Amino acid sequence: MSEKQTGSSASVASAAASFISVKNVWQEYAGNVVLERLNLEVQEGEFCTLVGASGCGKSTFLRLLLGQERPSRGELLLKGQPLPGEPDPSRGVVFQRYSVFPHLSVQDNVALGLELPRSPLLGRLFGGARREAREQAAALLERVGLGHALKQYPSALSGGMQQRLAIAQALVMKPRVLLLDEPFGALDPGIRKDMHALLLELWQETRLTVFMVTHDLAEGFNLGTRLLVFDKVRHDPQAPTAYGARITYDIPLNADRKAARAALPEPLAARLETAAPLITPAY
Ligand SMILES: Nc1ncnc2c1ncn2[C@@H]1O[C@H](COP(=O)(O)OP(=O)(O)OP(=O)(O)O)[C@@H](O)[C@H]1O
Repeated sequence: MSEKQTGSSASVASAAASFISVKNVWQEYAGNVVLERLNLEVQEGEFCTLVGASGCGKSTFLRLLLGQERPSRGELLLKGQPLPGEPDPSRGVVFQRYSVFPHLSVQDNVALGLELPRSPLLGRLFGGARREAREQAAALLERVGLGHALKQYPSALSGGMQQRLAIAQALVMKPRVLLLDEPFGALDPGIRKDMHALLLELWQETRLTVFMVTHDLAEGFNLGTRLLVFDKVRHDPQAPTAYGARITYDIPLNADRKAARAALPEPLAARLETAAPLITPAY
């Protein structure tokens, strides 16, 4: 077999083994090249932290993974298939500034995620189905340390509690990929530490693949199994928008944690339904 053939069959094999493949992805808005030549293979269960200068396109990359936007060039594959063109239950998302439904209780905010897809017109289930959705929501909220706040309304929650609610909302659909955009950026350091513990626990007991944008390099190193650095390598002072950011460093991290997690077979669904809180909330 020629060298070329070997290389090509190796790349086919690696694409087949990857959970998410990013292939020569570019994103540009009216001549403003934001991302260029992104190539990435991610295995299921990896925890990728994304860092880079402000405005270099990290959130744009998350939107591409979410399916909110299509790349200008290149493709994103989920298990070898083109990523669904719109957000769907395979991907959950948590933003820094979280928008909950203020008129719904904590429990209903999470139950809604189960009710909407099954009753898109009314957004409500009835009878046993509704009870079941609310029970599942309560179990998950218990799990993220909000079991005591089911009946509260979002305006009564602290920032950390709101992010717990955001995480529960993202997880209720049992997504396979969790996208986090600066989720703890607005929280005090002590609360951030609690949230790190919660996130690592949830990740360790699930098969979730995580992509998390952070401005805090220490957070990126601490949480991830892989740190992706976005940066522009080409600059033209005459044409500042001509070139976009690439992934300039791809650093493996926390190999022991990754191995420990891989050894845990139990999936998220089974654990969440036990409703056993693993951490004590700091409120
Ligand atoms: N829909 C859009 N239309 C036009 N330009 C956009 C759009 N979305 C993003 N951009 C531009 O893309 C660039 C990258 O934005 P993005 O928010 O992805 O960066 P970021 O790295 O996440 O920044 P930060 O760290 O400050 O949140 C910015 O210059 C932004 O103005």
